[in-house]
Amino acid sequence: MSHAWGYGAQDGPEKWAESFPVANGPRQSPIDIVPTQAQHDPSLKQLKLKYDPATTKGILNNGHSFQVDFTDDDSSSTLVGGPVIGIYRLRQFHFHWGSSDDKGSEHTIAGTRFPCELHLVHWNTKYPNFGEATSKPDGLAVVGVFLKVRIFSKSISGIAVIKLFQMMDVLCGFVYQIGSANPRLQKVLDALDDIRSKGRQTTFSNFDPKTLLPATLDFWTYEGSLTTPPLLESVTWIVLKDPVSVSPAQMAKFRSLLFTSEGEAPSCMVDNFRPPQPLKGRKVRASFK
Ligand SMILES: NS(=O)(=O)c1ccc(C(=O)N2CCCN(Cc3ccccc3)CC2)cc1
Ligand SMILES: [Zn+2]
Repeated sequence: MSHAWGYGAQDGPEKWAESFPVANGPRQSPIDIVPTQAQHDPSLKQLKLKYDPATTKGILNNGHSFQVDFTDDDSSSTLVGGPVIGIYRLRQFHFHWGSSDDKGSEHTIAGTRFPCELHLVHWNTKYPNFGEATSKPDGLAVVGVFLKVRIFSKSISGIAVIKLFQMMDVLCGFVYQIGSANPRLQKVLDALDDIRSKGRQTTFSNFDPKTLLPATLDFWTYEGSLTTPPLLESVTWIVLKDPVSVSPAQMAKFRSLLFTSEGEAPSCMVDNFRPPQPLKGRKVRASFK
């Protein structure tokens, strides 16, 4: 297989080891996080994320996901603290998602899969640039955030309604599902109309990724890798415990993207996630009790 890789039967995660042997390495990602087996580490520092919206550079469909890129020629947008030493600069964020709400995340929690997972990619400023950092064992720090579809089943089969329908000799209750759209996500999703195909990019500015994060930054952390080729074992993973919400309609927006370029037979961008990989003796630490 040339270095062309994807998520299909012919070029997907089960085939990546043919071109990227590190796929079978000792610190591959993602993993299944088992909370009862994670060890609380009181020496972990508070995670400090400082993002300047002015560093937002643009939004791109890269054929595997879409990413929002940030200028990283100074330390305006950084991650410090948590499990890392030093200053890591924000490079980009992107997502992984499923074709249905029962899958899509890369990390799982005791086997539970989420419909989507956000990755905020940062690189260690002890190295000259992102490309250099991607090949170093402490080169990258990626914050993972689960997105969870929250459905409110609003039953209006209250007593009053039952009485009413009984009176009308018709008893029923409407259960309708409204998903709680995440307004902070909407600006990103609204830009997807302009980058439907692989290679498309468009302007995207003044966005604060902090608005995509949950209220508390409790996290699990472990030493891992990029979850896409070249699968380099250079990532300190910081996976947040609390998910953020996404609506069914917003999930449909993710699924409206294409893996393919204009002019190619269209292939929906869905199921762009790598399944959990063997832990191989690694310890997962928790920042919380
Ligand atoms: N899912 S994730 O683990 O969070 C993730 C993080 C970063 C990227 C990313 O920006 N990449 C992938 C690999 C690195 N390349 C550069 C490169 C460096 C050395 C040899 C080839 C390509 C840039 C594109 C992708 C996925
Ligand atoms: Zn990712």
